[in-house]
Amino acid sequence: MNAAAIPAMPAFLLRQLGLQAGTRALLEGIDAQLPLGRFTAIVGPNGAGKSSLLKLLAGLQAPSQGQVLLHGLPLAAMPLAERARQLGWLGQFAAADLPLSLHDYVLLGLRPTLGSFGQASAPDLARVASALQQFDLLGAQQRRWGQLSGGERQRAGLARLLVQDAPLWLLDEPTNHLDLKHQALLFRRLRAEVAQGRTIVAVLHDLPQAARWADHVLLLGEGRLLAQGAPADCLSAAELSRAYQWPVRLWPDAAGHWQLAVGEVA
Ligand SMILES: Nc1ncnc2c1ncn2[C@@H]1O[C@H](COP(=O)(O)OP(=O)(O)OP(=O)(O)O)[C@@H](O)[C@H]1O
Repeated sequence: MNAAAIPAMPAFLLRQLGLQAGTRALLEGIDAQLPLGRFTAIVGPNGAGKSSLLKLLAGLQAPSQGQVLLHGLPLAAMPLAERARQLGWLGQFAAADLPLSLHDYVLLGLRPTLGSFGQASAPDLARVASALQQFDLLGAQQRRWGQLSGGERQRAGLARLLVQDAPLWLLDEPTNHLDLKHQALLFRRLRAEVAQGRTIVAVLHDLPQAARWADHVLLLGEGRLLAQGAPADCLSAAELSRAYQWPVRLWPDAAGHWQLAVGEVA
């Protein structure tokens, strides 16, 4: 499926979304649309609420106010098994060990379709092998989780998403621990997935990467949505500097490559 052929209807619709921790508002009054079959980047400074928002989209946390609609229906009312089929989640990895090889960790991506006692078929195993290959992990597949580097764990999480094959992916800082080559391979893979109809939402810190690869951006600052839309429309110097409380400018150069200038403040 060609991404350009997909109508830009929302996958997620957020209505007056808020999240409270005690008396503190972590998110407040978020009204947003995240288009179906597109790549949305959530950007903003530390503590802006990006990961909190992603957790609300995944249903890992319930909002204190407002509503998350997925395909027009309240996420809160969706049965857990259906949520697991619809949503692929890549969070931040804890340092803890797991009693699993990398291969078996990726194989667990089949669980939403197999159930707890299902057997992986030959095509399932071929899918695992293909996902391992796509993330350059074939050589490490028999290593135990605790023996993997940060980048290998991150790529294992992405390979598991490919195996799970949920139509929507929610990724919290997916470039974490990845070297330059693996970041480039990741974004090429994400674009290929979107071209086939996958909806991707990713928290990103790198603004030029967000502007280059995402179709749609949500800019957060202090728990509020400051701007949303196409990167060229909503990542203006004024909005960015407001969000980061620091002079920031992002622009495409003559070759169309996004450049970032971070100013000094006296
Ligand atoms: N369970 C919680 N209880 C209280 N405060 C929380 C909780 N979870 C997050 N916070 C606070 O909410 C704010 C937003 O956190 P969040 O992790 O969503 O920010 P972020 O934009 O993803 O930040 P970063 O770029 O640093 O990862 C932070 O100030 C954080 O300390």
